[in-house]
Amino acid sequence: MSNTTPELVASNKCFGGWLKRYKHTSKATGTEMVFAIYLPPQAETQKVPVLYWLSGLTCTDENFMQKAGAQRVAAELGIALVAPDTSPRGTDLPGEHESYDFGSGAGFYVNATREPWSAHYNMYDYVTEELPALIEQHFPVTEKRAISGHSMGGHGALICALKNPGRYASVSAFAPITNPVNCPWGEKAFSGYLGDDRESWKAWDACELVATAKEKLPLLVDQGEADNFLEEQLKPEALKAACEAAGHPLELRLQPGYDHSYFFIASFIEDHLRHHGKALGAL
Ligand SMILES: N[C@@H](CCC(=O)N[C@@H](CS)C(=O)NCC(=O)O)C(=O)O
Repeated sequence: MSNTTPELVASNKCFGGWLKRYKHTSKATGTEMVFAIYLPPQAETQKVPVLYWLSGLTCTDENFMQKAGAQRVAAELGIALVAPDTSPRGTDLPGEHESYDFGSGAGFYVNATREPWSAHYNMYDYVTEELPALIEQHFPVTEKRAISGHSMGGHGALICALKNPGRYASVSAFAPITNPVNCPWGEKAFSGYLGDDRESWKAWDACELVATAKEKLPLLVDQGEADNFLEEQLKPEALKAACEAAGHPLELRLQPGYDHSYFFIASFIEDHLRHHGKALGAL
């Protein structure tokens, strides 16, 4: 299947710009994929840089656009926002729809190597290569990119940036799964998508990747201290230790009282947008 021209599914005017949903046929996943793009008002007359947002478990392209409240500041700064889905859809692989943390809604932004997942679960290629190429071909955007995300998507944002020096001007994350090779969500996903060889998992783990990162892109991470998943799944202290050992710049902000929800994201998204805006030269 080849990458097709995106087809408009929905359109809403928002803060002077446009929030649009498109579907297209993806080469990476071999399925139809839906993504959302917010084009700020500046995109009417000039090309704008893009912040990619990777969502967490159970999400589609819609959660971030509906709940984070990012459009007002994106419109002020002149940044486009792009939110892909979190997995291929429309397939029916064994067990694909049985749990919230594996299969549909839980692609983990890796390229699966284990069958039957390897035919479709190539979300890493999709979000780092295919989707940006499609966006840059069909929309009024520059090749300046930033990346952020939440939880599983925070892990995704960190690994996409760490594995691709020069591709992103900046990276940030909310409550990321920092060390998937050492937590139940990551162990389940990686054994399913990548198989039993735990060595091969390390190529998809932010704590492992900072040790060898060629570019020391500063990591901005917000983490709620009242997040139910903090100790078992997210482990910000593991990222802190890995960054300290590697001399990798990390701004880890522990936010008292905040949980794992989009109320937490909405509370700090402005700081992240301004952080990315500065790096993208959008201010
Ligand atoms: N459903 C799971 C948790 C799933 C979850 O918290 N998902 C986060 C990302 S990891 C999310 O963004 N959910 C969708 C939403 O809040 O809109 C549970 O109840 O334990």
